[in-house]
Amino acid sequence: MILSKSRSLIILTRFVSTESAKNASAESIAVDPKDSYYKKIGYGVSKENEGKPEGWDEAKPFEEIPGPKPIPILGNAWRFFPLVGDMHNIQIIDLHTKFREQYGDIAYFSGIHGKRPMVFCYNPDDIEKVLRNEGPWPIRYGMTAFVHYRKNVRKDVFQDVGGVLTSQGEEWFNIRSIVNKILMQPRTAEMYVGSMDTIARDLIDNIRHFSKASTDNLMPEDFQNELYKWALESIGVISYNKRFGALKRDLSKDSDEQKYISSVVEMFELFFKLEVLPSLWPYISTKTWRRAVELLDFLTDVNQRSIEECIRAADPNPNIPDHERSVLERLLKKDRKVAVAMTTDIVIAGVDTTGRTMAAALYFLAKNPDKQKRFREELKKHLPSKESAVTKEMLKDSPYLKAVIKETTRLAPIAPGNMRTTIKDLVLSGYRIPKGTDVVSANILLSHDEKYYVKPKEFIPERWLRTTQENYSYKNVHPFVTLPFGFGPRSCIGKRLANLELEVGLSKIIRNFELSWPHPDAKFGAKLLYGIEDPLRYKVVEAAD
Ligand code: HEM
Repeated sequence: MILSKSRSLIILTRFVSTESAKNASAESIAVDPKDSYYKKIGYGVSKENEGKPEGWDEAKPFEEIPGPKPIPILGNAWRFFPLVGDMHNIQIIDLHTKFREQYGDIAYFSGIHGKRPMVFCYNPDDIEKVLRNEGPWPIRYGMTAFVHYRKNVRKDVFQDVGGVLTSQGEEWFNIRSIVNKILMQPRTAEMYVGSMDTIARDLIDNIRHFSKASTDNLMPEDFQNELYKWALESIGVISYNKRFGALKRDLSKDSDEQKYISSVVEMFELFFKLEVLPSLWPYISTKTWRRAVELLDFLTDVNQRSIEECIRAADPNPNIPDHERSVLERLLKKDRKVAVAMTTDIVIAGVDTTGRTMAAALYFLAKNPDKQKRFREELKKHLPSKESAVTKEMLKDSPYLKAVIKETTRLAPIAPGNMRTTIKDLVLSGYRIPKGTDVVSANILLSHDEKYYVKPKEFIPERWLRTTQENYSYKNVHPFVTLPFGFGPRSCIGKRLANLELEVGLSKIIRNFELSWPHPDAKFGAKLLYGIEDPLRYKVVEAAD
């Protein structure tokens, strides 16, 4: 069924595609995943009942999974059209809420031209089953526009090597094995504590400046941008051993640093349009696609320059231990192509994500003065003065700090859910799911559901403390409900670094300042990444010494 649909798609693609070069080679991406991809992972080749999972025979057929019915020609794309569509301008979370209410624990969504059909999953047992059966090379299909850019548009730079974000199968595994050894070691994160502390001090200076400059001690309208600058500065040091200087107060709008941040943020928004919403980019060069290429070109060029600078500045002394070198230098020793693709991935993935999570953590603390006070009390034990430096020993002994971050990522995970392509047949919620199916989980919905958490909408870091015994304890919750960094061998490779940045940054801010939120509740939402959508006008005053 899927294969025959794909053939008609190939014909349609060839017929429609008239653009060339940067644009029309999008054709390959529209065709390849549907056809050779399914063959490669063996879709449709398994023999009847061979290795079938338990309950397969009794399970209902895949075709019976409920979901919105596509209409001829327009499929389900019309639902996103203005005036007629019931999902026009819909946010991802509202879409999932609607589906869950309408169809239950599982729903099937198909009929968007150029996009593969998906099964949406709202049951933690099903999520667990998918993730535990993902194999050693988990497939997280997507970011096809990014893949296409790397493989076709800028082949000159990436030379057919993607980073872990966009590659699959053995290629992904080979890169990830190299990068894991560098990014996932606790020692790697620890060696950056000092530089993260220095960068957080610059952020503190800026917050103090903004607070003094405002009669109400309010942060400026674009304070989110300040947090992005902090995130870029942090990830720049880790990746390239380089201070971008993004936190300089006189940073111009036209500076490479500011343009870099704006490009990353805009790029995620465009990817939502290209990847999630119906889009013609695989067939013709759309305005959104052209803009994405422009942004990606800029990001690629800045990264290229940073890489060259880092190589020139690297100390050739062979006696310098590995753990004192930047991630790029260490990667370069293993494989130059991987180094180029991966540092680009890291810097792109490291700005919006950590910046938004920091914004949410500060918001929840501002809204919950009792939690903020408890947190500050823990901090004062380790940081006797506002200037005291954060140390790795302190971080190991700060359970409330860790709990604040966990609770923040439960309530405001930047990724509302996760995705895997199944590599074997499974039974989910009583339906047969053939291997090769894209299954999307919506963990954010489950994380906000009182079926799983007591007072789910409230910010209660105590849930994550080992000492919390009663109903609130995380120990009572299904472990696949909340997965802010994903799961398994394909989980977030920046998890340790992101946590380190947040731990150091939050410690410094809350040790120095008292935050409050003198406004109505902030609005949260997601295009591709979830977070606060209102201006971050925290009120910030000096904390007592
Ligand atoms: C609070 C901040 C962050 C959150 C919540 C987050 C979350 C995630 C999630 C949910 C995934 C998908 C995992 C899966 O499929 O199981 C992911 C993947 C990834 N993240 Fe993060 N991330 C964060 C920060 C970062 C940072 C700072 C970096 C850069 C070092 C980074 C780099 C990546 C990369 C490269 C992948 C793809 C991994 C792969 O496919 O092998 N992330 N992240």
